[in-house]
Amino acid sequence: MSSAFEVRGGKSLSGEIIPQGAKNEALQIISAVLLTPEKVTINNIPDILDVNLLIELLGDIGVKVNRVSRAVCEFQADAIDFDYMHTPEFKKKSGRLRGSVMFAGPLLARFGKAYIPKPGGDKIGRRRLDTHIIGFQKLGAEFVYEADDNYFRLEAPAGGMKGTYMLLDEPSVTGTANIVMAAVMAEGTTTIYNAACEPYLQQLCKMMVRMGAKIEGIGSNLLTIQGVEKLGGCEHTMLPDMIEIGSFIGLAAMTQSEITIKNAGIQHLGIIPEKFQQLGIKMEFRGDDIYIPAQDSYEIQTFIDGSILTISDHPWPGFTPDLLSIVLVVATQAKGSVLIHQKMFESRLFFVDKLIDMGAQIILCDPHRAAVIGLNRQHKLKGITMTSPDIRAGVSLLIAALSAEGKSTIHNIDQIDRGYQYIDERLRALGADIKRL
Ligand SMILES: CC(=O)N[C@H]1[C@@H](OP(=O)(O)OP(=O)(O)OC[C@H]2O[C@@H](n3ccc(=O)[nH]c3=O)[C@H](O)[C@@H]2O)O[C@H](CO)[C@@H](O)[C@@H]1O
Ligand SMILES: C=C(OP(=O)(O)O)C(=O)O
Repeated sequence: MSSAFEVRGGKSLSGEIIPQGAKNEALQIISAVLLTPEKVTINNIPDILDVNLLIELLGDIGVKVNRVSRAVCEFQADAIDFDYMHTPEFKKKSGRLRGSVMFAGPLLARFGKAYIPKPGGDKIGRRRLDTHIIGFQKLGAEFVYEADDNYFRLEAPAGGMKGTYMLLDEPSVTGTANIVMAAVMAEGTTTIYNAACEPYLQQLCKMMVRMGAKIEGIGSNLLTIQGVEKLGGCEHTMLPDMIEIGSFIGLAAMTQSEITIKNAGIQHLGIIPEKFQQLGIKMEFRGDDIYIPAQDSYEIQTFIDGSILTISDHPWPGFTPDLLSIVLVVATQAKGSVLIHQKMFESRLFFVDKLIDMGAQIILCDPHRAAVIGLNRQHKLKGITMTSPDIRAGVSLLIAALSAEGKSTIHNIDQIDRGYQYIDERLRALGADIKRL
């Protein structure tokens, strides 16, 4: 696997791009195949490192996997090898991504036991699992935490888990997915308040309803689940990846490119287009496509009273933290100023150092807040050599490099490949000068 991109920036791009299936949805949906011994067919699977690794892990624990094509896969979880889950190989492999944590809910529901090795994913600050574990406990499960290797063992009570009321301490995305999957086969009624309700979760709940689950309140922060005895097979198609779509909107603006994002699933994007419009980026919705014209300049709006705009993250239907790094990089060439406030994660803004090296005007106020003073294209960013610290910072640096004068080299691009399918090929198709080293 190669580990760097070489980019010669400053070129405008043009053309059409089709978003991949959603990564974070895929991680939930692929975990949910463990809920039934019957066949589950999944379409629009993104061909990316994290998802491929999760599919491989399912195969390792005994699930029958038939990859019909890169985008379609059939699963049948009729036998599970629990012993394998204690092996160092399993612990190591599942520690390479975040999604593996979501095997626990369905395994607890169906088999009454589960193990969670320390999950991987981006190193963007503390990422605790308390919400997951407390939710399982409320359903009656007991857990042992082995601090030495950060490993949770979970066990359902004799007679199985029982539905209950719970108020989550925060609307954790993977936590809610895990708890809902654990509750669909618990006895009686489970009510989850302060549930996360991202489109990923709405899709997961709808899939489980097709499998026979009884879930009300989908799309809200109050889910009511009537336990059923078992779930059956189904077919599921992933939505377009809203984070990729936001990344492409940012890319178009920053590189003065005319881009059409095809089949964007606009009704599922929530507040995302509006946040980019607040940066002054023009876009048109044409059917389900988003057309972004080439723009010489885009001007950041102020609040109604004239004060400086703040863009911050918030659980859905607020603005996703996964697009703040993109908004930040796009703001560096806008006209005007904006305060970026990353509330959820503690170490997601440190990559601004590299943008400052490239010539951007940013003041990192503290680990959560960065003030960006847009250059309005008066000064171009300059290409440099840099390393991608996490998936979204990686793509932000890639966007910066594509807009910059001269050559940039981005190392550690596994971070980008984790979540963006064939990104170099797809960017080359739009006219970008990008090479995988
Ligand atoms: C595989 C996957 O789906 N990953 C996503 C998932 O991660 P993940 O499910 O791991 O993230 P969580 O929703 O659990 O929370 C992320 C962080 O935000 C903090 N927090 C969360 C909620 C809140 O109201 N306040 C708050 O401060 C948590 O303490 C935690 O540190 O959701 C994150 C938040 O949208 C996204 O960045 C990740 O891309
Ligand atoms: C933080 C992210 O991913 P993960 O939770 O898999 O680290 C992300 O998708 O932006």
